[in-house]
Amino acid sequence: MKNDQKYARGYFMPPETSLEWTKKEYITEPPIWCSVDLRDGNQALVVPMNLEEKLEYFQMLVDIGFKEIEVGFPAASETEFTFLRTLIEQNLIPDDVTIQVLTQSREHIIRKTFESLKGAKKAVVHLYNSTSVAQREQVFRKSKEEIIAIATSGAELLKQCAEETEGNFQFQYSPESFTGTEIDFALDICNSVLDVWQPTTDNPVIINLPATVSMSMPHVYASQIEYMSKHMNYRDSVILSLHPHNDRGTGVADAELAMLAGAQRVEGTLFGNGERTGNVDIVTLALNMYSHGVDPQLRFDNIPAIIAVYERLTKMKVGERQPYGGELVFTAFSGSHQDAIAKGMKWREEKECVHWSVPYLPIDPKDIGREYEGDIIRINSQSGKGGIGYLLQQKYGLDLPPLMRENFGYCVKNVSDQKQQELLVEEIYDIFLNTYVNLKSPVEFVKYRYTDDDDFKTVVTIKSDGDAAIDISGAGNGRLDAISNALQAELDITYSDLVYKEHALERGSKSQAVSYIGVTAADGVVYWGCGTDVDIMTSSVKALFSAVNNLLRAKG
Ligand SMILES: CC(=O)SCCNC(=O)CCNC(=O)[C@H](O)C(C)(C)COP(=O)(O)OP(=O)(O)OC[C@H]1O[C@@H](n2cnc3c(N)ncnc32)[C@H](O)[C@@H]1OP(=O)(O)O
Ligand SMILES: CC(C)C(=O)C(=O)O
Ligand SMILES: [Mg+2]
Repeated sequence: MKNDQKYARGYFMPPETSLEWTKKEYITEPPIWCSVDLRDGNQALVVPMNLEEKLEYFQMLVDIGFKEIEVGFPAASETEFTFLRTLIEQNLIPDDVTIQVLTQSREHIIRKTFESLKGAKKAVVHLYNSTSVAQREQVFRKSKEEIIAIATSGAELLKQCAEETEGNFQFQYSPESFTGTEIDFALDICNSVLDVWQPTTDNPVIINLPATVSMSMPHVYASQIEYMSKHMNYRDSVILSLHPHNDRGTGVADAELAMLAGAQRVEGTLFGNGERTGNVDIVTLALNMYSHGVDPQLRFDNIPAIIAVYERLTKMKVGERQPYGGELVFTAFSGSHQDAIAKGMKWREEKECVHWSVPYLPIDPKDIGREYEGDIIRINSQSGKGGIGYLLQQKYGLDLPPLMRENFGYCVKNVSDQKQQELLVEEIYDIFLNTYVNLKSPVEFVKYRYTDDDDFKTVVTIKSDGDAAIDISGAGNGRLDAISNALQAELDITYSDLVYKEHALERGSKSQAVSYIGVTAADGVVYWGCGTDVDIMTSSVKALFSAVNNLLRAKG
């Protein structure tokens, strides 16, 4: 794809950048968060939210902990206007939450905006006009001076309307399309607006520098923010805000670097809904901080519930790979990852770790309302013994000997491979039961008794497929050995190296004992069986019969 004629970089690197901020390692405190879901997110929906939907979404944002919420563009539509009136008239805005409204720098739109704000205790009024080269030339066809005049005339009118309207208003200005604007022109226009508003430290102005369309790598945007922060007039009385979009897939990186470079506030949306590729995703930003031990001061402790409301109201989908929220982002299918996670979880339990360091899981899924079971380890043909064993242990309390885990791992993997589908833990359990547990064919254990306890002489009643029950007897150096010897003699088989393990069931019926037995056939292959019974010895005998049955089946 030859493109050097068609495309060129459209952003403006500032004349100076210290890159000092690159030495900061992480973000040590959260910015002022402003949700723009109900405005930028809403304006990007196929069908914008209706009044009831906006009210419910607003409540969710409040519950998450947003203290600044851009509730809409009141001059845009009747719904937007009525929504704002409803919030105000029904007193639905908590005292510690400030609503924000967006307006173009056009007289009738500004007046309508203030009309919608009547009775609001406080609000941010957000004025914008576009400043990039492309917008000035193609859309507005105006000189730089004329573009500044659009901004300052709007700023004047905001001041006047605020004086005429009862309420406590804070002003915000955005040079829309900032990233395609010559940096010194962006500075000029912001300073001109600030000259009109005359901010003070008690009454600061928000200057919001949007990556309306993201055009550069993140360090360039951050350098632009650093430059603006250093050279802006009234800096102590300005809250420097970011509004990244995600056109290059770097919205989060843009915001993080720009915060390091001096920004104090971030506008974004849940799961990054917004125009085109979306606004920056606040969930990711906040939980990235959380994963560094910093409290983001937003509550995402029940992400599944938030997703359910989000998807219902926006009719958008949270993708499976969406950071933190996606259905599969804590899931390992692959064997080595599962093995490491299972071992990490065990380590954590054994060492009673406070610090989270489980491999492959950047945060504890439980912290955001995700379950371990069914979420983290899921089984398909890429899976291995570690994960499969972990699931059996977690859900059914079965702690298989390591070699049996391996045997079962291949067994499960083959089933998944043949079916070409994922296996649920219940299906895995069924495979386990059918493959190993209390097998009765070709030879069934009926009962046993000792004829001589000292010599471990035993009589066992067995029943072969289609035959009547018979008694067989044997002796050995232990009870199980005696039974095993009787069986080998009767069935004319030999095996050695009995691997044996038993435990009480950790889940479900705790009165059950579980035994696992592996027998090594003459050709070196190990055959496994499992027995369950209220009596521990009987569970061992059943395990032995199961292992022997597997050997007999394999030998035809
Ligand atoms: C990057 C962003 O997300 S910005 C926010 C964008 N959001 C929205 O636009 C959603 C809500 N918007 C609307 O409902 C409508 O656009 C309205 C009600 C605001 C305005 O509607 P209309 O006046 O009918 O149409 P429209 O938006 O096309 O107006 C374009 C005119 O406004 C001018 N204009 C656009 N933005 C601005 C601005 N911020 N300040 C001043 N003038 C502007 C254009 O240059 C154009 O001028 P022209 O009439 O001289 O050609
Ligand atoms: C209105 C402005 C801030 C905006 O949404 C953008 O530039 O993306
Ligand atoms: Mg935007």
